Formats: sequence, C-alpha cells, structure tokens
Amino acid sequence: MPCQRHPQFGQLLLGTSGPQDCALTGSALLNTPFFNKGAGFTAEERKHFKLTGLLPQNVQTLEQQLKRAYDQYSSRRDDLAKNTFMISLAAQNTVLYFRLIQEHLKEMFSIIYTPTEGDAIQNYSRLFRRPEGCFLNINDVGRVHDDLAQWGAPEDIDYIVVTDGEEILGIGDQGVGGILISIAKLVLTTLCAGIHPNRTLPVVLDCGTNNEDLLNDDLYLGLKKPRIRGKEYDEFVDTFMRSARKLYPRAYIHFEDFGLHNARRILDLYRPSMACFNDDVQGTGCVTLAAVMAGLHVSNVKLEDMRMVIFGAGTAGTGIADQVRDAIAANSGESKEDAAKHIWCVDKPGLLFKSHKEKLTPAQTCYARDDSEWLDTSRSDLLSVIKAVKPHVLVGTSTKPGSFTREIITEMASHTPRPIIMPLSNPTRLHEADPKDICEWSKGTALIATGSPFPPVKYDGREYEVAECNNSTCFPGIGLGCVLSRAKLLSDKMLVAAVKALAAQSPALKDPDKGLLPDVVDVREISVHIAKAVIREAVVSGLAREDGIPSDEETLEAWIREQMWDPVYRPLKLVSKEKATKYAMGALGLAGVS
Ligand SMILES: NC(=O)C1=CN([C@@H]2O[C@H](COP(=O)(O)OP(=O)(O)OC[C@H]3O[C@@H](n4cnc5c(N)ncnc54)[C@H](O)[C@@H]3O)[C@@H](O)[C@H]2O)C=CC1
Ligand SMILES: CC(=O)C(=O)O
Ligand SMILES: [Mg+2]
Repeated sequence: MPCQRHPQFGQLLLGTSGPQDCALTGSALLNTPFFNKGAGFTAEERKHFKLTGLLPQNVQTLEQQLKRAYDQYSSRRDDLAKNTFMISLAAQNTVLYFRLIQEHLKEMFSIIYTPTEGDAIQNYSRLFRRPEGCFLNINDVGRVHDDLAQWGAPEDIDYIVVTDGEEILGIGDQGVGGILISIAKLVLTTLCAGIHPNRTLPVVLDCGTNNEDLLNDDLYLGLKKPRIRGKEYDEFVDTFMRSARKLYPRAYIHFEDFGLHNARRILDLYRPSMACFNDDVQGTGCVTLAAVMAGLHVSNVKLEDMRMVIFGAGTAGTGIADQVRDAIAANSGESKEDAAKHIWCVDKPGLLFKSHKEKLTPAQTCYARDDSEWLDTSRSDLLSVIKAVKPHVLVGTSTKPGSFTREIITEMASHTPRPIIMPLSNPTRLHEADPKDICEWSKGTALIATGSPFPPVKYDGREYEVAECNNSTCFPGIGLGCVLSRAKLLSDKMLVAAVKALAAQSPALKDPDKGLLPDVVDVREISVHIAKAVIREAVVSGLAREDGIPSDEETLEAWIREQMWDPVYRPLKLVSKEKATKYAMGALGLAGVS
C-alpha cells in the first residue's frame, strides 16, 4: 500500500483508508483476494471493472456475505475441515476472511492457530491445494535472492515471518509444512495488530526433514532428504538474511519455530545488526513474564523474592528464564548472574547442574546450579526440585503431557498460598496438566495460564478464568511498534517496555479470579498499548528511523490506530495498467498471491 497523505498526520507510513487504485478488471480482479469483493461489488464497480456477466445480479452487503460464510464454516464436520475452509476463504477474499474471524474471534482462534493449525501443518502435503508464501531451497542457494525479489519493491514489505520447520509448535519437524506456521503468525499480526496483510511475507527455508513419516510419504512436497546442517545450513540462512535486508530494508524479521540448536544462535547473530525477533525465545519470554508479574501482584510476592522452576529448558524455557532474570536484575540491582539464581531449570536428566557442562546448551549454562547446592544430584527430578526449592512459579515448556502430576501440584500448593502454574506446551494434548486438575489439586488456589486456550474452571462454586499465555498476546504489538517506528533494531529495553505495557493490562490486577493476561478478543486493543510503549522506547534510544512520530501520547495513539488495517471494503478506483503501481496490479503479499 503506497504512502498516503492524512489530514491530521500528513504523510503516513501506511495508508489504510479511502479509495484504492486498482488496474485489474474481469476475472483477474475476481481472482485477486486482496481486491475481490465477490457479490459485494457495487453496481457501479461491476460496470467499470467489467464484472457484469461474471457475477449473479444481486449486490450483497458484507454482512450478508459474512452470514453465508459463517453458515458454510459451521457446516464443516470437524475442526480440521473448518481450518481448510478458512484457508480457501483467505485465498478468495481477504476482507471477508479477516472480518469473519474478527466477528467470531473467540470461536475461531483455536481453528486458525494452535491447536488446529498444528494438525493442518502435520497434514500439509495431504491437504495442499495451492502454494502460498515463499519457498526457499537449500539446494539452490544461488536462487534465494531472485526468489525473494519476486515479492515486491524495497518499500513493499514490512514484516517477514521465517521458519525452517524444525520445531513447529510442540509437534517437531514438519519440513516444508512449516510454511503454514509463518502464514498463521502473519494472520495474527493482521488480526491482532492491524499489520497490513498485503505488506507481509511468509517464508519457509526448506533444509530437508528428519521426520521419517514425511520422508516415507509419496505425497510429501518438500525436499525428500535428511536435514542439512552445519556450514551449508548457516550459509543458506545467511544468504536469506542478507537478501532480505538488501531487498526489503524496512522489513522486520520474525523467526518462528527453529530447532533448539539454531533458534537462539541465529537470533544472537543477527540481532545486533537488524530489527529481528525470535517469537519462541523473546515472545514467549515477554508474555510469560507479564503473566508472572500479574500473578505475583495477586499473590503479593515481589519479583526479586520470587523462586521459579522451569520444566523443559529448550528454546522457550530458556527464553522465559532470560526475560525473568533480566527483569529481576533490573528491579533489584542484582547482577544477571545472581538474578539467574532465582530460576531452577529442569530438563530430561533432571535439574541442570554445572557438572553437566558438556551436555548444556549455551542458553542453559547460566542457569546450571552448583552441584554442592544439592545433597544428592542423582535425585533431582521435578518433584524433588519442587520439594527442595519451594517455588512460587512453575512453568512447563517440555512437550511432556501430564508431567505436572497431582503430587507436584499438591506440593506447590502446600508451601505457597497462591502458586502460579503455567503448562505452556502446545498443542493442547501436550500440556503438562489440565487446568481443571490443577485447580482441583490446589484447592482453587493456583493462578493458571496455559499455552493453548482452555475454558474457565470451577471450584467450590467459584469460576476462575484460565489465561492463554501464548506469545500471540504480545508479538503482534511488538511487531506493530517496530514496523511503525521503522526500528533499526529491537533492543532489550523495547522488549521490557512491551512487557510492562502488557502486564499493566492484566484483568487479574482488578479481579484475582480473572485471567492473568488479557483475553484474545482484547488483543487488538492491547497491541496499541504495546506498540505505543515500543515506539516510545525506540524514539528515546535513537532506534526509530521514522521521523513523523508524534510526541504526545494521545496523538501517538491516534497515529498508530490510523495505520492499522481494518477488514472493510474500500471503494476501488480504476487506473490504467501503464500507470499502475504494483499494488494496483494486485500486489504479491500474502493476501495477494493468486
Ligand atoms: N505458549 C507459548 O507461547 C509457547 C509455547 N511453546 C511450547 O513449548 C514447548 C517447547 O517448545 P520449544 O522450547 O520450542 O522446544 P525445544 O525442543 O527447544 O524445548 C523442549 C525442551 O524440553 C525438554 N524435554 C523434552 N522432554 C522432556 C521431559 N520428558 N522432561 C523434561 N524436559 C523435557 C527438551 O530436552 C528441551 O530442552 C512446545 O510444546 C511449544 O509448543 C513454545 C513457544 C511459545
Ligand atoms: C506458540 C508458539 O510459538 C509455539 O508453540 O511454538
Ligand atoms: Mg513458535
């Protein structure tokens, strides 16, 4: 979408209202989801854009179209069929797709995202109908630049989500099917933060797969060979990063679901020189810290007095640990090394000890405990750790379902009046415990947040909301802040600002029976607060490249809202092909692939 002059703000980064130039007519227009209105094209538009004869006579409103689409959606027999229906709707009509989800957000969130999206990804090659997004091939590194260049001019792309498909949600290596997680995360940026759907790019880096089922599947669509690692992998990622920076210098790069040994390493490599973000490390860390801060407010424990156990010290677990450690250090003035001592990380072999040095990942090292702290290092399973440490907070990012047993929860509740318990593994079947059980075993005292959505739980005649502690509550707002400020980098301080803005919106601050985090239906509003905080910090620290950012709070908020895309039909203005911009020709972004 080209820049547009706004009466209040002058030249805006993104134009999201008013008529849109369109150079497409006839069936080309109907086949371009970003412009297509189907039966919603007005009589006037039908004449101008050569659509008469291609559509039934009756002009319908978006509301009528929404009713029909919802009836069709509801008639699908199961969640995966509903997900497939939504994918085809997205390929037909961008406005109708986003508006339908917006109107039924609570119901549809779990269909277009975790857990159903996990099933769709596992079945990618079986359900495939048409390609969406950018597929880059490790065997053809020489083509990466040109393959990426097809997606637009330098100013056309604001937000890229890239995955290599190795550690998708909690379901492991999904190879090329990972493209669907890039797409799903971008759908959330539009839905939850108004990022323009035609200015985003989903990418999968196909490096092969170690998933035997996929390798043995005749219909598998990705590279049918074991994952390529080492130098060749690093060169492939580097070629992608350099090409992306050169071709789309203003694009913010969001890494998603890379494997344990690459996620952190890649983030650390590129973070100092470009605006990039790893959702599993940083997004999960930010949202969990915000939930912990809200929970500690209810339980009346200071962050610097808190003890936390993390079960599953992989990408997400150590991302959470880092965010919490840094917040403790900032609050208390302790060194990061001392602040890390508030956190006990338990993984497959039990508590992480310094003597396991050669088995620790670099991200785990600073959380490994001195062996001398423990009487018997051979007995350091989760229950023993809970008994010895008496933590206030227990987080699960292990993918091990049922690992928070009755004994563990009872033990937590016996030493802490309001234990904060967060089984965060996705999808739902991998949660470390069911909130209903946690509530019962803790006699209604636990403050619970989960990685996938759960209904409220009841205990002793009271109802408690279960917050969804998923990075989807914060990454869209952080991304919006970076895109609008055109941030050079995403600094730790910008992340801290995001966490504070999110924690301040926790419903539990007002009523302890409410969720620790805002409900998904409120995330679009929450994103405005997060974006505002991120932009402010970017300006203060000299990281904002956009120079039209308003300085007073109220105008800044209006400036942000004005640039958030809304799913409404805008009038189309016919322009000649000779003079048309890429957008008027039916832009290539996610919503425009045809
Ligand atoms: N709620 C949210 O926002 C997020 C949730 N997650 C979820 O967290 C889980 C982990 O994801 P990642 O950290 O990306 O994976 P990962 O593979 O990097 O980490 C998993 C860790 O759990 C450990 N683990 C596995 N089995 C275990 C067992 N039986 N006992 C103790 N530790 C065990 C592994 O050794 C590894 O260190 C997934 O289910 C994912 O969906 C991840 C990111 C965000
Ligand atoms: C939520 C998310 O990013 C994950 O489960 O990987
Ligand atoms: Mg993820």
